[in-house]
Amino acid sequence: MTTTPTGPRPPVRSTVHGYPRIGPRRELKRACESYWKGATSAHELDTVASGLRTGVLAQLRAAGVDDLPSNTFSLYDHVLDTAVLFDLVPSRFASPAAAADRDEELRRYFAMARGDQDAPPLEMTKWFDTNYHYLVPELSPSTRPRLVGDTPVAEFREAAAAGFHTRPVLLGPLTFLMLAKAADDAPDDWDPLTLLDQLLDAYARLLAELRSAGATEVQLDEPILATDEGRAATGRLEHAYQRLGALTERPALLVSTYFGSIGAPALRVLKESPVEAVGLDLVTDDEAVDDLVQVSGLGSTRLVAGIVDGRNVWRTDVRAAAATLGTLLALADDITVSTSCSLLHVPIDLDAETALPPELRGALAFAKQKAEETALLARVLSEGGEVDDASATRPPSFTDARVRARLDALGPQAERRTKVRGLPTDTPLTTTTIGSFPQTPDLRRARAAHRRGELPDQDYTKLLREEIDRVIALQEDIGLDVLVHGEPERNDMVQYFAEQLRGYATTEYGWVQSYGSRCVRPPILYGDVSRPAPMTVEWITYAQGRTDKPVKGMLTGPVTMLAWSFVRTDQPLGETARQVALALRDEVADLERAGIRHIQVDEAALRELLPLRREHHQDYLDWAVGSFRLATGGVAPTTTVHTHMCYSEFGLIVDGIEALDADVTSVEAARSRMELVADLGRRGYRRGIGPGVYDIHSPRVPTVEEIEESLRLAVAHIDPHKLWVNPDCGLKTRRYAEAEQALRNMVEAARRVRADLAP
Ligand SMILES: CN1c2c(nc(N)[nH]c2=O)NC[C@@H]1CNc1ccc(C(=O)N[C@@H](CCC(=O)N[C@@H](CCC(=O)N[C@@H](CCC(=O)O)C(=O)O)C(=O)O)C(=O)O)cc1
Ligand SMILES: N[C@@H](CCS)C(=O)O
Ligand SMILES: [Zn+2]
Repeated sequence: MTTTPTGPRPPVRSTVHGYPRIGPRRELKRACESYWKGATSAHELDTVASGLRTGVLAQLRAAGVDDLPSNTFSLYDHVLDTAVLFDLVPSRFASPAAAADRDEELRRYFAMARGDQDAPPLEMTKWFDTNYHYLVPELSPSTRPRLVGDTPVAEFREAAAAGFHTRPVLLGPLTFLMLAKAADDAPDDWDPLTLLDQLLDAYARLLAELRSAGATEVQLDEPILATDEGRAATGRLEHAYQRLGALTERPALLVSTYFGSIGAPALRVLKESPVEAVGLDLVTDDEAVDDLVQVSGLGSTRLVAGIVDGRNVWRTDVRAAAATLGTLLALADDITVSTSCSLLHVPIDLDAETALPPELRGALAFAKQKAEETALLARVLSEGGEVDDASATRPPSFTDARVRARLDALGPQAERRTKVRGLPTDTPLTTTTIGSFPQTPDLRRARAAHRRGELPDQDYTKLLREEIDRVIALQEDIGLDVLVHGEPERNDMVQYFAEQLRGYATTEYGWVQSYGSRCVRPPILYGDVSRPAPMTVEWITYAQGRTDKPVKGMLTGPVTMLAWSFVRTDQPLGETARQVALALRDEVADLERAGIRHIQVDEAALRELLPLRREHHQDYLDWAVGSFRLATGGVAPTTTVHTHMCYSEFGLIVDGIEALDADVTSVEAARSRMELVADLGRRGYRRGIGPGVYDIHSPRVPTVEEIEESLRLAVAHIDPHKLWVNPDCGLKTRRYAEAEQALRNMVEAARRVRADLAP
């Protein structure tokens, strides 16, 4: 039992930084996809969106949250929304009739997100170290930021009309500019931050408009301050918030930071600036409290204390959290209890999960429950009193002595391949794909029916085999060199494995937005992990039996299994990764025994999980690389190990990638126009590399000529015998018509470039 302090101070209030946008049954996904197909109107889409926004506010109020955020919704992505709000639209999307009507406005908005036949979309990349993706604004010296939209004001008014006084949430100007990139036509050394003053003018106008609409407080999100680059930008930070703080016509300002501590220098700048409140993440690392002590507390600047984990699904230990908050009462005159970041990254409601084991369920909290936790903590802090021991419920302890003993018995040689082939291949520009082929509505429907027990096992298996037949025949017809089975049996590349591993639980409705309308259901890794039976061998060997060409076995690597799951916090991530790696090592051995000669272990999230600060990189890379090598280190020299990563900014981890000992690495490169290939060439990269030659996230089919151009760029930097030709990720989100034509164009482009190579 703990007694928390009370005193003559403002009552402690509660809030959250943001909430999931997709709706409890992924209503946003269905509404967008139906609009894109032309099946519903702009009005219908806007009506669904409006209902979702009001629903969130009602849910937060019902949870007891005091201060409600607005403008946390987006039809696709909030960074894109910010760019559109300030007229930062690249000229290829502008149209003479821009914004003539809502359809035209939406056409342009979604073209920026998804591309259309005339224009490739904005580059998409990871939002900090999360599995959410944002669209990268393109800016140049001729860009003129100006306020042209009114969404934050309109959503504030919409909420007010529904009876909710809200705090509009905006992406902060520093984070926006630091996440943007220089457009292709900008000079090489041009920095988007050059636009800071012009952008601040536009923010000033927006703040004035929000003030006159009745907003009393606005939240400006500056998560960039948790990165090395952001922490180093104290001069710009000071400039920005001195300027915004000095405005006379403005609401109170809350500068919110998350995804890690921001360091004492940045905190001091914020404390000394004229902003009214600062939000700090007290969960991700333990340094925020030290920072507060170093700056001698926040004094009269209100502390928005992010004590409820916004990124994991474990229940808050309310007793411990109340004790931490109790110590913070000495460091700020006024405190609001909050989440460590927006709740965008967790599923909406645990109440929907009736099939989880009760002892696990009791240890979990999703967005709604986390909102309730902030309200509870605020009450405890304000009113004092005792916190029930039950609130400290921990996940069930699930250890497996056999797994631990096997790991202890493995020597260091288990992690080192005796011979890395590194290639070169016999054929220059070997063509392949990343693994998945389109997940057709028929497949998804059949899987849903099978899950409900309405489709017998043998019928489901027959259907999957027919799909594999089709995928193999198609690849042979297209003329690809190294084939895949197409992953038709997988609902998701992480969930599929989690469903078969001990120590993992999966949810029924625990959807989280990944990008746009695409969602994932991160499984929950709560105990020691082991593999009761082979997971993929049946499908891969079936596929290999249908062709004389090599078929790649396809697995998801340990880092990615962790990155895209909610993971236990009672042991270091590296230890958990080794358990997953051991299970995968067994699967790799089974695939080899079954005669599979190419094995791909996807580490799509290796870069994503890289800590935001350099001082933590090496520790991370040590365990991340070690776990990959543990998974793959047992293969014979004749087996080709592939890996795949869905990003292109890998300058910071290129040594780590080499250390994986994979023979071939495929990476995303299309949206960043092969920038990384030149970089690898300069670095003398030794292994096989498959820079994605077209962007699978867009429905747009690339022409032979543009792929050819990319390949010619690539062969100028990389030995063609080490160059693999592939799309930049799996094809699961595409329709067959798009995928087939794109692959035919890719193979033709490779043929043309090969033909021109010196003999
Ligand atoms: C490669 N990427 C991935 C990331 N994270 C992952 N966990 N997985 C990834 O693959 N992060 C980085 C990128 C992000 N990319 C993507 C790409 C594609 C998706 C995606 O397509 N998501 C699907 C949902 C996938 C899924 O789990 N499908 C299940 C359930 C299907 C379903 O909705 N069933 C319906 C009923 C079906 C019917 O009757 O029609 C239902 O349950 O209601 C399955 O196939 O079984 C999406 O639709 O958003 C995500 C991230
Ligand atoms: N093998 C997976 C990797 C996606 S990152 C796929 O092709 O979908
Ligand atoms: Zn990928």
